Amino acid sequence: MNFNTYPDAEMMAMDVASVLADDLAEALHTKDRVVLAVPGGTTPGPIFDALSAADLDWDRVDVILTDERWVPEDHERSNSALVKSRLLTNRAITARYLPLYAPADAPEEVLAELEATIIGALPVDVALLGMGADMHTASLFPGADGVQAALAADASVLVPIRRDDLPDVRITLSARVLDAAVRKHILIKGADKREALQAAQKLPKEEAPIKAISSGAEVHWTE
Ligand SMILES: O=C1O[C@H](COP(=O)(O)O)[C@@H](O)[C@H](O)[C@H]1O
Repeated sequence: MNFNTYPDAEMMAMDVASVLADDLAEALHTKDRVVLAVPGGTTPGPIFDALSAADLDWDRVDVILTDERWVPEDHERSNSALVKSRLLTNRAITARYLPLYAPADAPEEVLAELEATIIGALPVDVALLGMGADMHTASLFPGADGVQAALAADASVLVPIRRDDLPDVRITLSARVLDAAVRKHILIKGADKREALQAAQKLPKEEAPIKAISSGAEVHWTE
């Protein structure tokens, strides 16, 4: 991991958006279509605002989420809602969005069709990943049903995740898909997350799922 420290969240958002735009531009030089994977949660919104203004061939960019909550796309906890309102706007409005959600009671009912679309676009060229203080990334939560399968070397591309204390069922890209991204960026705020990311390196990935994808990543941190 390479650690980048920023004086504040605003500087981090501007710099990370610029780095992501550079990564995408480089990938667009050598490929017809490129894949950008982005997280939900509370941290990436300002980066999406800045990145959406980048001068890129957005119509050749496929945007996917690292993970999604199994709620309709107009739900306040939907990661799609965040991406659609903050990233797929401005110049980025012409990017193609490949959702991890389709209307169904449970992900298993539509998993095959969702997975087929994502497999057709892979590999991920540029991945922006969040992390919780519990060392989860995407929806790879320690102790959750499905996380062992999602961390396996031969994992499916998409894995449903459940844990009793989570308000929603989740669906996540598996660790092997995220880890295979050509460029990986981990975005964290606060001393607790910085310490958690460092502690994770000495723990098994089942206890600290971020460890499964952090090798070779650029870490972007501010207080
Ligand atoms: O649940 C989630 O949380 C993580 C971290 O989010 P944050 O609010 O601490 O920034 C995020 O990476 C993931 O995509 C999201 O579904």
